[in-house]
This record gives sequence, C-alpha cells and structure tokens, in this order.
Amino acid sequence: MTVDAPVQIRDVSHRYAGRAALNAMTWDAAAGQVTCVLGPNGAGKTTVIEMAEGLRRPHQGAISVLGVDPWRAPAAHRARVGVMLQDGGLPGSVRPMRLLAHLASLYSEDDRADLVEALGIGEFAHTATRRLSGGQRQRLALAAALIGRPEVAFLDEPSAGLDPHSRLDVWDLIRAARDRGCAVVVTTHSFEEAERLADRVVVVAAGRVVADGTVSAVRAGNSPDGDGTLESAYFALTRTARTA
Ligand SMILES: Nc1ncnc2c1ncn2[C@@H]1O[C@H](COP(=O)(O)OP(=O)(O)OP(=O)(O)O)[C@@H](O)[C@H]1O
Repeated sequence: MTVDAPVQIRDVSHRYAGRAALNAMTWDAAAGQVTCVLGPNGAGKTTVIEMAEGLRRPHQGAISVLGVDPWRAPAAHRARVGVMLQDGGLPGSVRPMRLLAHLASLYSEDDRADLVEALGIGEFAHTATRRLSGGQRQRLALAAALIGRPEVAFLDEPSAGLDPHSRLDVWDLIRAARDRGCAVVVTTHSFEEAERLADRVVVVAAGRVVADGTVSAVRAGNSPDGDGTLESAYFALTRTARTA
C-alpha cells in the first residue's frame, strides 16, 4: 500500500438492506499501472468501484481518489477521472462523433481523433448510438471514458463481448493509458485479460480482498507447487472465501 496512490480504498464496509456487500475492503491502484479487480458475481466489485467513482457512499471506511473523497468531490475532479460503466450509460439518440465532440469540448486536450482511429469508431461514427451493436457501443463507451487523458480510469469489463480484433485494440489502448501515467482500474472475469494487462491483481470474494499482488505473486502464493495458473489460484482463493 502506498500513501500517494491515486486510488485508495481503506477498510470500506457496506450493507444493502442489512446484508453485507463489502467487509473492511482495502486496496490501492497506483499511477502508471493497470490494476485488475477479479471476483465472483456478487463479490462486491461494482459496489466498490461505484464508490470510487463517487456514485455511492460507503457506510464505513474511507476512499480517496486523487487525494479527495469522491463522494464530496467538486466537478473539476470528475474531469480528471474516466468512467466506463457496464451498461454503457450512453444517450441513445446521439451519434458517436457528436458525443465525442461534446466530451472533448470539456477538456483542454482533444485526443478524439486518436481514440476514433484506435477503436475503429469511424465506421459507425454517424449512426445513432441506439442502433449500434453491443461491441460498437462498448468501444464508444471506452473512448468516452478515456477522452481528455484522465489521470484515473475505472473500466468495468471493458472487453466483455468484443470480437478478438477489438479486444486487442482495447488492450493496446489500456496499455497506452497506463504508459502515460494513468491509474487504470479494470474489473474483469477474464483470466486472459488479467494476465495480459495487469501490473497488479486484486481478487475479491464475499466483500473481502483475498489476494493482492502481481499476477506471478498471486499465482505462486496460491498453488501447492508454486507454479499454478492464475485460474487455479483464483479457484483456490474464492473457494476458501465461500466456505469461510
Ligand atoms: N442496489 C442494490 N441493492 C441491494 N443489493 C445490492 C445492490 N447492488 C448490489 N447488491 C448486492 O451486493 C452484493 C455485491 O454486488 P456487486 O454488484 O457489487 O457485485 P459484483 O462483484 O460487481 O458482481 P458481478 O460480477 O455480478 O458484476 C451482491 O450480493 C448484490 O446482490
């Protein structure tokens, strides 16, 4: 854990209607790194990410994003943080080019053309968002999250449902964001995605962190002979949490 990490989750607990969803969860995401958050359905990934995005307030614990509590953050803070939600959250009647032009106008730096090129958005740039395929919408949502070169990006399953070419494009873009210093937080159910992208993985189960480290450290620490796969480590870790 580092004092100056742009994303700091500290002892965060949360309940929905009396049922625990997060239980003293603590992890960080560092600048210039991709942090992949893995965990079974219902483990608490979306809940904690929504809190870090300032959309939900924890019942206990503290969250800091770029040094401020995201729940109380001023509008200027939001311009420094990119968000890609699982359901896209895109307005249906707007055309991609118009949406990206509007978003770019909110930032000092206009990197629209690079994102359109990198994600192949040109081929559907003038089609209403509601008429786009799932994968096209996904690519547009990623461009919307990364426009303006945010310092922190929260990407919820960014490559889910994409064809193999688009997945590679998305991974390249995420690496480029990391290489320019962005703290990128990716939630995923894909071991391949985590192995290819993550500088660090945080495995959560039943609202708790059950492993946190590099892919190789998590692999080595959670297989009997120390050379298992991330997948086998994940199953060992999440099985333990389920029966705990
Ligand atoms: N708005 C809500 N009201 C009540 N319970 C909720 C609400 N949102 C989430 N939960 C519950 O909190 C727990 C954590 O849910 P969360 O969506 O954070 O999990 P997740 O790890 O993101 O799952 P998935 O992989 O399916 O997206 C689950 O038991 C879920 O049913």
